[in-house]
Amino acid sequence: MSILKIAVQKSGRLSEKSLELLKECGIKLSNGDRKLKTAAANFPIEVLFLRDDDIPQYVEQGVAHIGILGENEVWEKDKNVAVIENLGFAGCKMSLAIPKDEVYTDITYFNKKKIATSYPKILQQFFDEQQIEVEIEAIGGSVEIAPGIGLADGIFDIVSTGSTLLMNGLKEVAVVKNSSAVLIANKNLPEVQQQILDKLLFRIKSVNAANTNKYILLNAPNTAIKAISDMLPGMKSPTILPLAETGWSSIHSVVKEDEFWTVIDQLKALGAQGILVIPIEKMIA
Ligand SMILES: Nc1ncnc2c1ncn2[C@@H]1O[C@H](COP(=O)(O)OP(=O)(O)OP(=O)(O)O)[C@@H](O)[C@H]1O
Ligand SMILES: O=P(O)(O)OC[C@H]1O[C@H](OP(=O)(O)OP(=O)(O)O)[C@H](O)[C@@H]1O
Ligand SMILES: [Mg+2]
Repeated sequence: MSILKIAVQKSGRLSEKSLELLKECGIKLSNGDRKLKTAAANFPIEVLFLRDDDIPQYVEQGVAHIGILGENEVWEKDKNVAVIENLGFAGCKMSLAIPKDEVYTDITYFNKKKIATSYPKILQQFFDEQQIEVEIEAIGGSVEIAPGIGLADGIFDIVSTGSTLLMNGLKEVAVVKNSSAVLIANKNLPEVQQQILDKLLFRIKSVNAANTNKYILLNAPNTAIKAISDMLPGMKSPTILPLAETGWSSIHSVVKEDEFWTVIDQLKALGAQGILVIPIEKMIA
């Protein structure tokens, strides 16, 4: 069958963003309530709604051709799948934490300590590399409660804002890995599915580029055009249009969102005025 099957999380932290990404890629899905499988109306894709833990296994077996999940689950499940794109959402840390009143020295603090986690494989690998012996207590969830009920000395879990740690009287002492949502694929995709995936990937990259870049317009004295163009190279080169007022031009370009605030001060110092920053809908190089 010439359809690409994509596994996404049924409900949880990744579900909404995963479906939003497909929507931004122009893929129309019928919102069949509680259906665990749905086909798109305008793209040869079928979405399977699964527990995120099961996605690596299904993709390895080829039951789903591709899947969206946190890279943390990919590492933990350690299946034979290819990570093909970083999707840039659900960013989080995987950290070690201990009761807040404990004195932490360095990673050797954990020597012979008992650590509760839902990620025993990642944790064991980390401490093996450190050549530190620990006892790992694998639990399914609510990990942060473990030290408080005498189950473990410390924990290893996902941290984002840190508020769950705080609420449970814990402090983060070491970041082991940084994770975010990724697209994974079966390593032996049939030719037809590979072609559909290439089309989807092209759209995903355009959406992600648009989300991480902004369109910038500004007015500048002609004497500053060279310096500003060097700072804002854009996709090929900036557009420069003369203003009605002599000696001035309008410069249009693209700027990376995370560089924007650094660049803006430099632009102002070069005499730029009337700076407008506009979201980009799609970006195709
Ligand atoms: N606080 C957070 N901030 C950002 N990303 C997070 C956070 N917590 C989890 N994630 C990411 O979202 C993924 C899914 O988290 P969620 O809590 O929904 O998983 P789950 O409880 O294992 O769900 P499931 O029922 O599908 O097994 C995690 O594997 C991680 O990649
Ligand atoms: O640092 P924070 O912003 O507080 O986020 C961290 C918490 O988020 C996740 O749990 P989630 O809320 O998804 O609940 P779950 O354990 O039921 O999956 C994770 O397991 C942590 O407990
Ligand atoms: Mg899960």
